[in-house]
This record gives sequence, C-alpha cells and structure tokens, in this order.
Amino acid sequence: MAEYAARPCCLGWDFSTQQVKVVAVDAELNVFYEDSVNFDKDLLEFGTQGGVHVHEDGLTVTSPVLMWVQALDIILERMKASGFDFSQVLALSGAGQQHGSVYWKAGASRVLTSLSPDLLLHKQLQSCFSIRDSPVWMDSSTTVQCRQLEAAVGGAQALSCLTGSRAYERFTGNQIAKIYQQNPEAYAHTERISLVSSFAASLFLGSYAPIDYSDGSGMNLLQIQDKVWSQVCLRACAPHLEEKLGSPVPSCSVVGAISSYFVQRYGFPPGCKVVAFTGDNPASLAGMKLEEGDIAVSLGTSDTLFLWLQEPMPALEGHIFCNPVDAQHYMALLCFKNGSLMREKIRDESASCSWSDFSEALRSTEMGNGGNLGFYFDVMEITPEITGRHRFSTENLQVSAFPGAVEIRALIEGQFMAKRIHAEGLGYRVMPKTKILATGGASHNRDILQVLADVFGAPVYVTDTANSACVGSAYRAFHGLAAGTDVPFSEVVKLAPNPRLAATPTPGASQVYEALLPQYAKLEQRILSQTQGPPE
Ligand SMILES: O=C(CO)[C@@H](O)[C@H](O)CF
Repeated sequence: MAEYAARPCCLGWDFSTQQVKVVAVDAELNVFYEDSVNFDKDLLEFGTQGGVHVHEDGLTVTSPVLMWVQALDIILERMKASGFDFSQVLALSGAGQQHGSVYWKAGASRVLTSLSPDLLLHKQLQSCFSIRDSPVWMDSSTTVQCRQLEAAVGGAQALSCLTGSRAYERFTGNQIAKIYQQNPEAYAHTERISLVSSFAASLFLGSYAPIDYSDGSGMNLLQIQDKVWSQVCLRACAPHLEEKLGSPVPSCSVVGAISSYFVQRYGFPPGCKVVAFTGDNPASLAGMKLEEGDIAVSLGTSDTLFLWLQEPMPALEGHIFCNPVDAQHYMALLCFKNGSLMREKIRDESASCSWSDFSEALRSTEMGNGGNLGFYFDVMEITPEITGRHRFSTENLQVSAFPGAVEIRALIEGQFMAKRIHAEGLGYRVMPKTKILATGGASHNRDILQVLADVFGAPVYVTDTANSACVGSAYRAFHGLAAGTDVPFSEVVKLAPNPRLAATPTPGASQVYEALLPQYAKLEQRILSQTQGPPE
C-alpha cells in the first residue's frame, strides 16, 4: 500500500534536461509524494549523457523524444504499483526544458486521440514523430539562422523589442528554420510542432496542447506585448509555420480534461483538469512564489537571475518572457557564467581554500571596499561579453593585484553590482517591498548574502528550490482550478511554505552602493570598449 494517506491533490510535472519528475501537492500545499526517472540511469538504451546527445560537430545537441515518453510511462507505472490514488487528482500541470521542440508526424493526432489503455504510451507513439531526436536548449548549431532572422526583422535590437530576446541559437524559431532548411522532407511531414512543455501536456490531454505565452516567449517567434505570433518571424523561419504551432494561450489556461487513456489505465477522474504546461524557468518563478518587485538569484555554477518586471526594456542581453502567473506582467532571465567556479577560485587563491576564511575576509572589510573594484571573468562572461580579471583602485587606476581580503570583497561586490546594473538595464527596479530570493550553493554562506542585501538595499531570503519547477507546476494546477474566478496566483499559494529571512541591508548600505554602482558601470563599459575595440 502507499506510505501516505490519499487526499485531494494536484500533480506538478517537470520534463527537464536530465529527468522527468513529478510531485503531488495537497490542498494545504504540502508535497506528499515525489518520484523521478533519470534518463542516463533508468533508460540506458538511449545512451544519453546528462540526458542529451552531443553530436560530432560539438554544436548540435538533441534528446530522443521517445525517451521522454518512456520516462513518463515508468513513473506512472511506478505510481500505480505504489498504490498512488490517482482518483484524487483534481488537476495537473507541468514544465519542460525551455526552447526544445517536438515534431509530430502527419497522422499522429489520430494516434494521440485513440490511445489504447492496454498499452504503454511509448509503444503506441513509436511512429508519431517526424524528427526522433529533438533539438534542446544546449544546441548552438543555428548561428546562420539567427543572423537570417535578425536581418529579416531589422536587426538584433528590433528582434529583442519584438520577441523579448535577440536571436539565440537555442531559441526554437531558429531550430525550426534549421530543420526546414536541412531536412525539408521531415518538415513537410510534420503536422504539429510543440515545445517540450506543450508536448508533455499533449500526452496528458490526448490531443495537441497549445503553447503557453511564457514558454512561447523563448522561441524568437512570439510578440511579447501583443502575445501573438510575429508574422515576420514566422515567415523568416519556415513556411506554413503558424498552422503547425497552433495559437498560443495564457499560461494559466485550462487546456482541457485529461485523456480517457489516463482515466482507464490509471484511474484519474474524468474531470481532472490539464493546465497549460510552461517552461522550467517560468515554472520555477511560480514555485518560488516570486511577486512583483522580487528578484530570485540562483547562485550556482553560473548565476541566474529571475526578475519580475512590469515594464520590460528588451535589450541585447538577457531574455524577457511573458509572466507565467500574471498575464499583464513579464519575467526576465539573466545568466552570469562566472558564478561559483569563480568564487571557488578566489577562495583557493586568497582564503587558503577555506570558506570560513573567505567569510572572515568579507566581515573584516568595509562596504564599498575602500573604492576598490574588481571584474573577475576566468571564462568568457555572457553578461556582458568580457573575459579576464580587471582591478581598479579608488582613483579608477588599473592595478594588477589586491590584498587577499580586498580581492575577496571585490569579487563578491563586483558580482552583485553587475547583477543589479544589468537587471536595472532590463527594466527591473528595487521597490520598497522587494524581496531577494537566494538559492543555490552560495546561498548557504550568510556573509555572501549580507553583501547581496547591501548591494541591492533589500532583504535576502533563502528557500529550497530543488523541486521549484515541479512544485510551481502543481501550484499552477491549483490556480487553474480557480480559473475564471479571477483569484490571483498569490492568493492560491499563500499557504505554501515561505522563504526564510537570511540578511537585511546594513545601515548606510544604500549610500555606499548608490555612489559605487555608476562607477562600476562606467568601468565595465571601459573594459568592454578596450576588449571589443572601437565601435565600427
Ligand atoms: O535555456 C535556458 C533558459 O533560457 C535553460 O535554463 C533551459 O530552460 C534549461 F532547461
């Protein structure tokens, strides 16, 4: 028998790069069941590494779509064997790795709508895909298509204003363009193109699920203001594309009731609602309960910022997506490649490989570091595109080294000032009610969080985001149950666990950093112009 008491619940799914994961969340928003299937470990026959195949060109990266289907079969069969009471599932939603795409072969919809409950999904869908190896977000083989798309719309900034991002190799429109150009027969035999998120929703729906606004914002195809496909972008990528994509929908949409396949095979109630699936990052924003004015800082191998934006300012860096939980607002992602590996290097060089010495250095140096500023990019940074280490003394004079403790504070203050400057460049503004949500490895270091609070002038909270995309999907499923009642998402999730306060700004912090931030920005531009050469 199941080890938990069956109760009314919602399911949250995550079809991520390395696994398919599910959580069951009850009406008090407690997670009482979770399971996952790891592609590399549990589906050896597909031979993936990290859930993907990196092709010989070193640029093309794909994942077998039937691996994703089979992983779902395994989880559902495991839940059934464990005695999970599917009849209690009121609604479900989910997330998928962003930008990946699935190509349904002509005729697949007939298979999808008439699945036999006596067979597993992957046994019935074997011939339903015109492209069996789906391009995923790690692919970087479409630079030619990116330039073609930007040229078609009037340049990179024009594309960013239209779709929320300049052209990126992993973005779906460019991937579709490559398939149309290099495999026209497969493209011609494709009746539907899904994102990974809408593909997963289609499995539960038993018909093609629509692409939601938020994940659709990661395609270089959706006009993020009007929330319609950009005709100029569609035309630039491939012919007859709009009919293959279907119409996008608000991310909070109930897209239908669960397919009879799941009712008959697993015992889901016929009225179980399927709420539009979305991208993993938008789902994580929901799972972290981010609200207007908040910012989430994921301090990992690379540092990622999730921003809640009311008035976005599309730029040539970062990505602006339609907000998954508030149709009037937006969210943004900013990625900083020199994250924890850079922090570990400076720890080893200037704190004898010791985090406690690293923390002591932060405590023993003053806010503003006596005007010493540092830029530390041992790998080519994404935001902005700079490499190398650059140090400046109080008179903006470039110096070759700092004393140990000064070096450590220069690294951390520099990393966080960059985050604030580039977030504000996308339209983010620190508000009186702003909360900073810190996650990832470095969020366990209180002294690092203190600098974060000081630089932003806002309180820092910590939360466990291990399941944020799954949990956020379950929360969105509950929100879908309230569809049509105008209940805001924040109201639906008010019972969910709240993050813990970890640091508040030191008195006087605002004065210090209001003065330092413009100086940091100016020096960053100076380095950029030195490394990129004079403008043409
Ligand atoms: O490419 C990304 C976001 O733009 C990644 O975070 C993927 O969503 C990971 F699945």
